[in-house]
Amino acid sequence: VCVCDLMTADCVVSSSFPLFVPPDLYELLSALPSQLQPHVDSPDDSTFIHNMFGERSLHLLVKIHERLQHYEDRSPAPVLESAGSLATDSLLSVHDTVAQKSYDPNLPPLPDDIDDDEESVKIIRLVKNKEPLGATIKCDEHTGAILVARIMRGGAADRSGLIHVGDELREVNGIPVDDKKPDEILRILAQSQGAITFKIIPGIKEEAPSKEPKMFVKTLFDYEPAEDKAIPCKEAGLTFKRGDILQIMSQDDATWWQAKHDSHANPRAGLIPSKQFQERRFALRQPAAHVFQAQKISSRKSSGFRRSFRLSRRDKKTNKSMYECKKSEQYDMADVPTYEEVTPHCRQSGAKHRLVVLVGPTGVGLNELKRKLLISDPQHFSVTVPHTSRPKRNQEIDGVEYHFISKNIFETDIQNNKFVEHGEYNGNYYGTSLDSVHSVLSKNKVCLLDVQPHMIKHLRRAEFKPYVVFVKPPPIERLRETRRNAKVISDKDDKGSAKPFSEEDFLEMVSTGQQMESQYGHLFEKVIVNDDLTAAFSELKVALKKVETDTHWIPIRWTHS
Ligand SMILES: Nc1ncnc2c1ncn2[C@@H]1O[C@H](COP(=O)(O)OP(=O)(O)OP(=O)(O)O)[C@@H](O)[C@H]1O
Repeated sequence: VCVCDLMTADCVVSSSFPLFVPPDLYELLSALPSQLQPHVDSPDDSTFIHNMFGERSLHLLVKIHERLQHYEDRSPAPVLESAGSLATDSLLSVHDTVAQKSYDPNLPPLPDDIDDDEESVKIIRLVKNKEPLGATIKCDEHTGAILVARIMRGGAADRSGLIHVGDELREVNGIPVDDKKPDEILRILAQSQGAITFKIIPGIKEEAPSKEPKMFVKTLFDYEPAEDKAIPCKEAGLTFKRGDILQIMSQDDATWWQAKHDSHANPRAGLIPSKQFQERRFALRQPAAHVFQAQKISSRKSSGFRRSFRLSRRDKKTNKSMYECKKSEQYDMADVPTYEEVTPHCRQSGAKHRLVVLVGPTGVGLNELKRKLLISDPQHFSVTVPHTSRPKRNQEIDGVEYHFISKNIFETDIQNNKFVEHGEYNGNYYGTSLDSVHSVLSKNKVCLLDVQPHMIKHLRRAEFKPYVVFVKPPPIERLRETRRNAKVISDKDDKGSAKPFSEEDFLEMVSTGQQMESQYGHLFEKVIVNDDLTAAFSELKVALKKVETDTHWIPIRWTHS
């Protein structure tokens, strides 16, 4: 059983004593601040007393004193005199006296027979406030001991440095807990007011001092701990939304990592499922649903993702997909969206631009937005010139409308993976080559590319650092309103004739948009709803400007090349 300790703490004092310390002495030390409290008027004095009895050197002194009692006959030391008077004289004056003495050189050598494994207890005193302690406890299934199960990084317990994973909890406010269940202990804690004293047996291994880990991840799914049956402690869980950036604070536990939101001031970490664990249960829970979704979207390719090739948007006669469906398009375990390690990236001036990838359902307005960008700054934005194996027409110029190549060469290029995307239409090949993308980027222009969403993963590499924008349709009633005068290309050849949008076009646009977002949303860096065209365009322009000037999180693997 692993439960949460919802104890709150703001002031932490502690001391560490061997077990043979007379209980009256350390109880006296613990109790003194509260016993003196009624006689103290000013808050400053109260703080002073708390600090005084929490003073580490005083506690060390008592410990030394008790240890020295083992061999006091052999080598009495000045510290012994002072510490001996500690129980009888005024604690304050003794502490002052002792603190000013330099007794180090007079300490006798430690005896050889001292037992390093000697069990010791720690007395920890906490004063409740609203902040959770940030620790969980569990009952050891073999020994029945109550152990500290987890310390949340950055929480009150972690910051105090006094409680560690594996420490055994013996008493709470003097009540022994070794015969109690974790939830009974929780009840005792809940009923306690003000200062709470724990007696703890430190675990065998002291945790190495944790240096602030610097791993950041982008979350690729939504997570709500309250709905997670597997989490050992819901209250310690961290809620996040797909696309949030988290700092991973601990991966000590293979199943439950500790993380905090990069943008939040709260230093305390929360529990999140580890990458491995999330991948495993995602695969166990949803294989059927996922495959179904992948198929559903790929079957919709027939309704057209052809913009870059300037082909027919829809081939109702054959209802045939124009595009190759590679093995990689199908459901692939490596694609299970969990976390992606990221790092901040800012484009250096003069460096190549990031590739701008636009995705969205047919008719949503990708061409329109691209056209507006090109017109707004033709020196800055550019598009690729597609390849085709169809014969050149009279008015066409090779390298302007298309690069015209033979069927054989096209097929060889396909074999050699030279295309970002390619398809066949009316017996001719059409495609966008990787070289055509490089060609735009090497002119130091921003390359605008629209692709089918399943192609994004092939473009996610260091050389392109793609910035993926999803253009999303607005709700159907807004589509009806805004597209009243719009025309959609509806012919079956590439001459292009236009007709008004039908209700079916709108329905398809909305549902394809939803499917794309649910299946590929983790790959989108920006979502723009194309409701009012002018607003959508300026939102896109601002976002693209920021890509050039601001720092963005990018996958760390893009920086390793
Ligand atoms: N926000 C908008 N408001 C009104 N009309 C729009 C808006 N966005 C696009 N349109 C119009 O909708 C029609 C289809 O747009 P566009 O051709 O850009 O879509 P597309 O996503 O590129 O489609 P395709 O898949 O056919 O290439 C065009 O007439 C365009 O002017």
